[in-house]
Order: sequence, then structure tokens, then C-alpha cells
Amino acid sequence: MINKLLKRNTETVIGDMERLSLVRDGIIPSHIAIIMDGNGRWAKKRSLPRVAGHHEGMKTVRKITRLANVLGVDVLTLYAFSTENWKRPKMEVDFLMRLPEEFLSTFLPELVAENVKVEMMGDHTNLPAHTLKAISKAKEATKDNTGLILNFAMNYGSRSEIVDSVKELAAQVAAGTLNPEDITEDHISSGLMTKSLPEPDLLIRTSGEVRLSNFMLWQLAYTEFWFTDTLWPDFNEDSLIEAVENYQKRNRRFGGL
Ligand SMILES: Cc1cc(N2CCCCCC2)n2ncc(-c3ccc(F)cc3)c2n1
Repeated sequence: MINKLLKRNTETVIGDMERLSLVRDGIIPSHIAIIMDGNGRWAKKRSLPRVAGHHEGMKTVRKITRLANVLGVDVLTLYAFSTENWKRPKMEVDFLMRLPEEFLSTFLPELVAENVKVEMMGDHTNLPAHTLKAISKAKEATKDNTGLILNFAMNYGSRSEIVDSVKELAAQVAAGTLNPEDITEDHISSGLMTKSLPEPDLLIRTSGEVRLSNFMLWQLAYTEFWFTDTLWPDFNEDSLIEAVENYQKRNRRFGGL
């Protein structure tokens, strides 16, 4: 019995290694963005409080960050808290606002050792000081790292991001330093929080929801979308490999023929 289990486990490990090797031989999406949905539903299925799903989802963040780094992904953007999330019960919001420091208190040393650079995009105002302090410490500790950029979207909303970019251009036009007819797509892109990042190549959304929820609306214009019914806490290394394998089968035309 033990031998059969060992044999099967060995075959599984070898199979996984071969699958990982095949994926790494293919085109790896430079920027993967993920809408990490299904945490509350995961908890409800287990008669657990919603916050248990968020906490389990945080463990998935570790797993997927490690694998993305191994695959050679350049940027991993994770939609951790949207501007709409403030409408949730205060207890849940307070819990969510503690997750960054819980995640970083245990995972920051590994992120530093693995050359991962922590970044955050979103509206800093209204985020609690303790949350910002933890994230700022991680950004500082990893600012010189040159590996995977782990970009957390916190209190982020795409439409307000675009409005802010347009306002900046309007101010330049009002100041006479920019002619309206000279405004290009690059002017808008350069005013976004993602101005220093490549646009996402692959967007993943979990839990069966098929919508963007005010996430990177401008940046996702030519991104490949992959939707899965898997709930975020159940999303694992196999799930990410499957998404990248699917991505590698697509023929991206960026609007062309
Ligand atoms: C608000 C929130 C929610 C949050 N969830 C866990 C993942 C599922 C989605 C919602 C709950 N996670 N997971 C990690 C972070 C985080 C954020 C910034 C940072 F620098 C380090 C870690 C996080 N932040």
C-alpha cells in the first residue's frame, strides 16, 4: 500500500515537474493581473465567517506569488481591495485592513530573499495608518529588488484613476502647455498609476464572475481574459499553470488580423 502511494506520489511530482517545465518553455505572460474573487463564498460553503475566506485567500496569495516568480512573470497585480469594498460591514473592512500587515509580517523576509519588489496602486487616503505603515515598510525593504513586481491594488478604482489622468491633461491645456489636438493615448496612459508597468497580458478572475468590476479598464484593452469557477482560496499552482497553458494556446492579434 505504502509503495503504491509512494509510486503514485512520485508519478504526480514528476508529472507536475514536466508540466511546469513545458509551461516555462512557452511564452510566459509578462504581466498577470488577478481579481481574487470567491473568498466569502468559500467560507459560506464551509459554514465559516466571511473573514475566514479572506484569511484563506491570503494563503493563496503566497502560493501564487511564489509560482509566478518561479515562472519568470515580471509583474503580478492583485486586486486586494476595491473602492466599492468600503460598503462592506465595518468588522469585515477592519479585518481586511489588517491582512497586509499579517501577510507581510510572515512573508516579507521571503519576498526580500526572492528579489521580489512590493508595490501598491490605489488611493492612499482612507487607508488606515497601520495598513499604510506595513505596506510602506515592505516597499522600502524591497525597493531595490529587480525580480517579480508584486503590485497590490488597494482602494483602487479604474474610473477615478482615468478621471485623475484626464484632469491632469485638462490642467496642462488650461495652462497653455498642451494643445488638445496633441493629446494621445500615451498622454492618458502616462497619467495612470500603472504608468511604469507594462499592460497586463493575462487577466484571471476567479469564482465564475465574468466582469471587470472597475479594474484596470484602460490597461486591459488588449489583455487575454481567463475566467474560472474556482474560488480564490481553492486556486492553486495547478490553476495558475492551467491559465498560463491556455494563454500560450492563444494567438494574440492586438486588434490586428
Ligand atoms: C486588503 C487585502 C485583502 C487581502 N485578501 C486576501 C486575498 C483575497 C482577496 C481579499 C482578501 N489581501 N491579501 C494580501 C493582501 C496584501 C495587500 C497589500 C500588501 F502589501 C500585502 C498583502 C491583502 N490585502
